[in-house]
Amino acid sequence: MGQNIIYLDKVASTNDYLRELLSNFKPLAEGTAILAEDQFQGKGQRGSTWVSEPGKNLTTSILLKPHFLSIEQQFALSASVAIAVVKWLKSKTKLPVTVKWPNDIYVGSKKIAGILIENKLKGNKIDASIIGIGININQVNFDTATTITSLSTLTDRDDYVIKDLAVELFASLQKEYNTLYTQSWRFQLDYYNELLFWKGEEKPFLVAGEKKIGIIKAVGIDGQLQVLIDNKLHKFNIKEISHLIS
Ligand SMILES: O=C(O)CCCC[C@@H]1SC[C@@H]2NC(=O)N[C@@H]21
Repeated sequence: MGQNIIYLDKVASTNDYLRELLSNFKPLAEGTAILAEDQFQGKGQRGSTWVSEPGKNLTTSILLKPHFLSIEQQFALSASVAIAVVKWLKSKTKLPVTVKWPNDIYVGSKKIAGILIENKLKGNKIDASIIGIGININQVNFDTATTITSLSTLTDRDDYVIKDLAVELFASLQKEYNTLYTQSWRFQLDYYNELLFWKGEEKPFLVAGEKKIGIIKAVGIDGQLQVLIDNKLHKFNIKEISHLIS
């Protein structure tokens, strides 16, 4: 992964750029990565934006062709990407790194990285997958400093070389992708569950617009979040529940 890296000085969104290459039938090898210096219209999950100071952070999109996965197994890919980012971050900081379901990466109580995966399907299989990853690296000033952090802020360094970090990250992604391909993906699901943010703690959630107190138990093989509310186990899809971090 990352053997073929397309470096861009400035782009609206690396995910969109890669998707356009694909839709123009450009022959691209699996593992091709787009790495942008300045991504000025980054996309986040659920229609949100991903804001990144030019030249400071890692903003990348990687092309995968996980034909061995069906639509029902989309979450397996998402979990293995989250694991790869977590493992790489753990090599940089001793602080606890967790995953806020489905794939926000947190260090302590602050978000450091986000993942946006866009899949192209063929029948019930995944034909192509654009793995968009944004990781805050050298940026230290944020509009919402109470909820966002960066590697620089955590480690008191501001001289990280983004291209070098990207190469390390791609190696981590390759490793987890190989594991996904060769082993039962329950193996990675177990590890993903060990990393779950707020797991086992009584916390507030927003469920259908209503505040509820619940305890996260696990994420199932179907990617649904299992939360104990009023002594009953509920299963949620991404649009049905959100963590209420105030
Ligand atoms: O946390 C999120 O909401 C997901 C953020 C994903 C951001 C990355 S940065 C590189 C890639 N290109 C985009 O437009 N978005 C993803």
